[in-house]
Amino acid sequence: MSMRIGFGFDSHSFKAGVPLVIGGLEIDHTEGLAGHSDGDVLLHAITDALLGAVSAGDIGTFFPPSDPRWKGAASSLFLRTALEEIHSAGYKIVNVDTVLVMMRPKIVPIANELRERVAELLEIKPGEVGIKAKTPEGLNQDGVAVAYATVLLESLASGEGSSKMAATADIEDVNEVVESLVVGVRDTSALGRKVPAFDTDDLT
Ligand SMILES: C[C@@](CO)(OP(=O)(O)O)[C@H](O)COP(=O)(O)OP(=O)(O)OC[C@H]1O[C@@H](n2ccc(N)nc2=O)[C@H](O)[C@@H]1O
Repeated sequence: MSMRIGFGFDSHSFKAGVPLVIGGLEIDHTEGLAGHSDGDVLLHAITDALLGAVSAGDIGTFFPPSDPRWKGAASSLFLRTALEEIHSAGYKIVNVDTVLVMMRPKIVPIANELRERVAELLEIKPGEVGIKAKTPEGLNQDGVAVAYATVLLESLASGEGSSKMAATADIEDVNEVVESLVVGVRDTSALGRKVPAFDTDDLT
């Protein structure tokens, strides 16, 4: 059995007038997180951890912040894509662990709800998701939310991946594959996965 680990990080500034979305949950709070998408710092970190675990690039190479298609997008879409990448590479999740660093809101009262929602999005059990939080003491970053995530993957049992992929394939998946082939292959990761186009204009 082959195993892989992945690590992800993200940060977003708090901003008045937008909903706070963390781990796919809308949380009652005075401010939300600024971002091109819904600003879901936790799902972004987990997405990067998954992509990193199979050497498939990062969230920005798949969904550039400069691309208007992702304006206001639900981050569950990014997570779904990363999940498909790991399945295509022949892996499944063993467990995910995370740390949120933010002054407010307090995470402990909603940690179980977050765990259940993240597990649902990742198609794993709540007991396979860790949600922890830290106050950013001495970091002078009160207006910022930070998330770190690690994932452990193990290889799928023989046949598990293909049936999973067949079950979830739809016309949009097919269109994406065709589009990526037409646009051309720019890079090939260590696992042979195709990494999407990287435009240096996307650097911010
Ligand atoms: C989720 C999205 C949806 O558009 O936007 P936000 O909601 O966070 O704004 C993006 O995918 C969020 O992409 P994210 O990867 O966090 O953005 P950035 O940190 O700006 O990085 C954009 C791209 O530049 C690359 N990059 C960044 C910094 C750097 N010094 N060198 C780099 O090569 C990153 O690897 C990434 O591929």
